[in-house]
Amino acid sequence: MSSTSSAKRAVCHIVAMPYPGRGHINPLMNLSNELASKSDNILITFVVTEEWLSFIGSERKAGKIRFRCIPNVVPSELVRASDMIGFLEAVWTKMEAPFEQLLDELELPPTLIIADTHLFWAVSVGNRRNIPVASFWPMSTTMFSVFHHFHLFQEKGHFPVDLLDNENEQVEYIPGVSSTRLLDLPGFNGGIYPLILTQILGCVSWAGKANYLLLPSIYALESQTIDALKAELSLSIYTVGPSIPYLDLSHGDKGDCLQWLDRQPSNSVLYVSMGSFLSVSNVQMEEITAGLQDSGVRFLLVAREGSWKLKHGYGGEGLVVPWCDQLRVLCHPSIGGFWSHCGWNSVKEGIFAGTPFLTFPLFADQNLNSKLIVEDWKIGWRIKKHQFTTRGEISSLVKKLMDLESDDEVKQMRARGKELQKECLQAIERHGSSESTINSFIHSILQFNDH
Ligand SMILES: O=c1ccn([C@@H]2O[C@H](COP(=O)(O)OP(=O)(O)O[C@H]3O[C@H](CO)[C@@H](O)[C@H](O)[C@H]3O)[C@@H](O)[C@H]2O)c(=O)[nH]1
Repeated sequence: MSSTSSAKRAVCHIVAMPYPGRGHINPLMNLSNELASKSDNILITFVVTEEWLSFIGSERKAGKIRFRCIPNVVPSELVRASDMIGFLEAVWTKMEAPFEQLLDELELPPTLIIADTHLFWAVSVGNRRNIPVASFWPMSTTMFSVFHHFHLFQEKGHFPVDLLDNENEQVEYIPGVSSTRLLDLPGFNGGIYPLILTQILGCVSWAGKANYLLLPSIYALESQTIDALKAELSLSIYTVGPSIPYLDLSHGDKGDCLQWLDRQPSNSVLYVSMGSFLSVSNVQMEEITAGLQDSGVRFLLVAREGSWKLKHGYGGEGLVVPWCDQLRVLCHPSIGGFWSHCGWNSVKEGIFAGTPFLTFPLFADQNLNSKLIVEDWKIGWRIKKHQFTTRGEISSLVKKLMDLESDDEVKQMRARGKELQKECLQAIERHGSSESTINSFIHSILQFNDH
């Protein structure tokens, strides 16, 4: 979209409101950067809590994005994982009022709200104020579709269900979604999801009252699911992904991680990450680090303090760091595999980098993402098959994945990873599926703005 062709239009002022979490803020910021860089007529006010502003305030962003913050009305990010239910309750009940107050105080009235689907109240704020709302769903479209069709589980006698008796039961009736084990669906496999399921289903249903649904996916990855949803929902759906920071790949200093990777042979390092805020138990972490060491494979492990015994900068075959620039790391030629907890952003980043996966899902949508990786796209293996994974299982799978001379199964998996990478790159090229979709979304909101 040319910026000059739209130069005489009124400014479209987007207020972007992410859910307060890394896996949600990152993709909405990445999308905001793309929107702002594509049209001179777009100004974006990106709203976060004071605490999140202190984390991301200095990160690179397009010139036409500015931060505004609301007070810290939700528990701190530093303790979020210890009480997810309390955190979610605060997100659902305490953020709306300060958000409305912020809208009242803006010098330029908003012409569009883009809000994370989990902030269901933002749709009603927009509807009350006559401001169009784009609901931003930060996970896979498959996950959205599962929630959207949740009533089918009840109708088919699959919910509620005792998973012990139905371990291998498959679900084949979600439109556009391939056959899926009940075990891989959130809400079915324990954890906190059953407790918050009703509320999440409510959020998904509120999205239907927005003007737009934005999916940070890539059409080629979930085409049947996306087509099926488009056929059912009346709101405008835009597949705008991957919404990862590929525009930033050449920016910033090379930190310790990248310099260490420069010294490793090509395709030799396994990158291991469990996401941005959850940790595994100490016992499991000990088993993971022992398995990695036993494998003899080079690894780069992201682990926060306390839950692991290796020291920062461990040396030998491994490097342990508390945080890294993940997409740049994944795209480094020394990386040959990705052990991932399967957060949706990590999944897309791994695909963008063309790395094969070892999947280690922890909660929420992650089992379903692992299923997409292993069964649908066939670009990885499940490393976590039961509640606890032993060092022996870890070491042998890691060795097998990282052996470049290994059997045809691994070679084929690597080749499929490269094919998906190509599809992902094509989507973001000029006239690619995502690039064109973002352009039509911009066209639509600018037109709306002019009327
Ligand atoms: O050392 C690190 C580790 C992570 N990241 C980034 O942090 C983000 C993490 O996002 P994601 O991979 O999606 O993981 P979570 O933070 O765990 O994401 C939450 O949000 C996602 C989107 O809703 C869900 O899919 C996940 O299940 C949920 O845990 C990604 O952009 C990573 O690049 C880094 O930059 N450096």
